[in-house]
Amino acid sequence: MTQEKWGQLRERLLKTVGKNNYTTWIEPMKFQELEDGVAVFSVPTNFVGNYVSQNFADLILYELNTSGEDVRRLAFRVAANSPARPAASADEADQQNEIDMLNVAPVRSASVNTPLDALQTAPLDKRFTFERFVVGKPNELAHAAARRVSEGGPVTFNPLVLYGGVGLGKTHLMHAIAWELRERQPELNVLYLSAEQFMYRFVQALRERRMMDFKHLFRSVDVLMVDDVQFIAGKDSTQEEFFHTFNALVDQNKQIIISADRAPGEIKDLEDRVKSRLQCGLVVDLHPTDYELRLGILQNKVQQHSATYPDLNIRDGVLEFLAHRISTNVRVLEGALTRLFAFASLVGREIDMELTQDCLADVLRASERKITVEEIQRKVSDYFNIRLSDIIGPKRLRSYARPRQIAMYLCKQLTSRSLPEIGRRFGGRDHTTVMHGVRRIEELKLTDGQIAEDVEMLRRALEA
Ligand SMILES: Nc1ncnc2c1ncn2[C@@H]1O[C@H](COP(=O)(O)OP(=O)(O)OP(=O)(O)O)[C@@H](O)[C@H]1O
Repeated sequence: MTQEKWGQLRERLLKTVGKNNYTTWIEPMKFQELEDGVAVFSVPTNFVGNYVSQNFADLILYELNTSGEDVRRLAFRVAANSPARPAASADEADQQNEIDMLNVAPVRSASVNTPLDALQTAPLDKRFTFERFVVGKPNELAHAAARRVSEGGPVTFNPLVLYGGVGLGKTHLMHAIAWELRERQPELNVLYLSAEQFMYRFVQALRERRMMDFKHLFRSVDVLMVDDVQFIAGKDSTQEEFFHTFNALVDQNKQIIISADRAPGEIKDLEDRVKSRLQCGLVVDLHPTDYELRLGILQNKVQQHSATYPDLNIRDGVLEFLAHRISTNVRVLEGALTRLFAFASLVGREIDMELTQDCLADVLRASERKITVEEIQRKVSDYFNIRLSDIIGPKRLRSYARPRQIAMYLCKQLTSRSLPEIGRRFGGRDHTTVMHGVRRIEELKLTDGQIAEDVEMLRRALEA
């Protein structure tokens, strides 16, 4: 296997395990060699090797094998230059490496036949608790629903579906529910996994003719949580199995919690019967963050950082500035703050406006970009292959009117322009026409999958 191929596989792993797990566990692994079916990786510490082996080895083996490599086992070597293991000389380092590898291979390796129930240990992030989740208007309903489910009382809504854009706290809330349930009712069998892991387990069970084990495992849980369910869209047999698992658990009155990056009705290639099952329970939306929530999150994170950097002072106005300037995605906000603290501690300065602007110049520039009405009109006309003048002009043909309404809708969503202003830029139309257009698209998004997808694609293209 080449380094390049490992690079591609890592990209795939990033999607499966999520950014946090990826940065902590997968990124530090360096591929070294593949020999006799054993893929050898160097890792900075024993701990990383053990953790990866216990939690991600199956997944890595699966990715390697499905990409055409014949790998039966993974082995981990502690890197010679790792600070945790200083070596006096190169020889000694080599020797140490070899010993490490030979000693630990049987423990840290995972065969392709890992028992299916190994899944019970799918890792939960220690930081993703309710205590650390900041509640504001955009997420209060999702938070309240998550809290209710985490009390473990009688199942009142099944499933609970949490949906929303990237980095808005879906995974955080799911982990928080799992932690809380473990605390309150340790006897409950709570299973959290991503939809991709579900698929992988299913494929593995099929391949090894262990479907009975698979069904037994998934039907014996008390609470099932599946993250990023949109992943199974278009994967027919996985959807089918998911559907049966889902029904079996609902019949037994077991709680199911699902997350998705959009409303179930808007997930393309998700079977209608799965969509309708998901819509049977409580579907709640995590809205993009607003200024107050971003500020709250920043204040909360500052408290956490202060434990690591007790001497760092942060000047008034800096957090407000960041909450104004940085995008709705909490992950970006967190990353900015982490960088700020690390930088300030390195240079031994307090965190003031100047340092913030220096240190976060790239992040601030990226979030500076404002989407304009003209840009939206241009993108929409390109997308529907019509002329810009047809979007703005008076023609009422459906083939122009619908794209025009979509463009108006996007202007309302993505710019701060008022309805009369938008109307003016669409050939001097009245604000009631714009309002009608926006409402029409809102309705159609719920009933017409194609329109929902067109709008979503355009939104992504514009925000990219
Ligand atoms: N309300 C909040 N309070 C505190 N931290 C938050 C909040 N919302 C999100 N975060 C943090 O933002 C980061 C991203 O959140 P999370 O991984 O839950 O997002 P997600 O919605 O699952 O996104 P993705 O679809 O990309 O997986 C996490 O570190 C999480 O702790």
